[in-house]
Amino acid sequence: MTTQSIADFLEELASATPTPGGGGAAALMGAMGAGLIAMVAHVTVGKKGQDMQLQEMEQQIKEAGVLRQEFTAMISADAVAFDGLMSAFKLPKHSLDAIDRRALAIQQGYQDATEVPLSCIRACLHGLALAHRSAEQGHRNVLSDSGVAVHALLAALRSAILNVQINVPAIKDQSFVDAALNEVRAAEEEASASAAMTLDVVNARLS
Ligand SMILES: Nc1nc(=O)c2c([nH]1)NC[C@@H]1CN(c3ccc(C(=O)N[C@@H](CCC(=O)O)C(=O)O)cc3)C=[N+]21
Repeated sequence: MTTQSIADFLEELASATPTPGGGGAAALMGAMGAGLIAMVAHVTVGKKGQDMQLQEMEQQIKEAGVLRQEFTAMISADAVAFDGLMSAFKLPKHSLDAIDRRALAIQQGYQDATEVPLSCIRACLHGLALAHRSAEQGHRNVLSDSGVAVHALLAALRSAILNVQINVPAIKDQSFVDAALNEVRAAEEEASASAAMTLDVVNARLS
């Protein structure tokens, strides 16, 4: 999955098979955001002089690298989780015992298919904080790329939120649902404020 070419991934995304789906697409958007932040830092380090803070740029490269790896792993993890849910639905219903086992597997499947987008949301919040540092301290030539990273990470976060929202109505563990929805609400608030602030920085430095 994660060693595929972009063209092959998009072909599979477009096909009628359930994975990769919107969950994997969200993770890929996040990976692009993280990749762009690292690119901005690499370019900035490559420019001589000014008051560029080498340590900060090296730190951004490191954090963005870890994030990109996490997002990339989520592309596969989301496919595994959603395929697991699809398989649970196909379990037999030939006895009361089998029906119980199937119901349990479906519940586990929905929880797994919710945990991956929740991880994606957390990684996006970290990515958005990093994008703010990137927009403030990155080289002006690549300022737009810090902005593109913001858009990619916000799209990834909101996409992951949609995946949580479509899955939770099927989950019977109310404390799990409440925790997930509370986290989603807080994340949307933090992300929209953070993105707006960073896009203001981008616009201010552009003009
Ligand atoms: N973590 C997570 N990742 C997702 O990608 C994700 C998700 N949660 N939650 C729900 C949505 C919706 N989604 C579907 C994609 C294709 C079919 C699909 O192709 N279904 C076929 C056949 C499925 C089969 O049986 O193989 C059908 O219904 O006819 C269904 C549903 C992915 N989502």
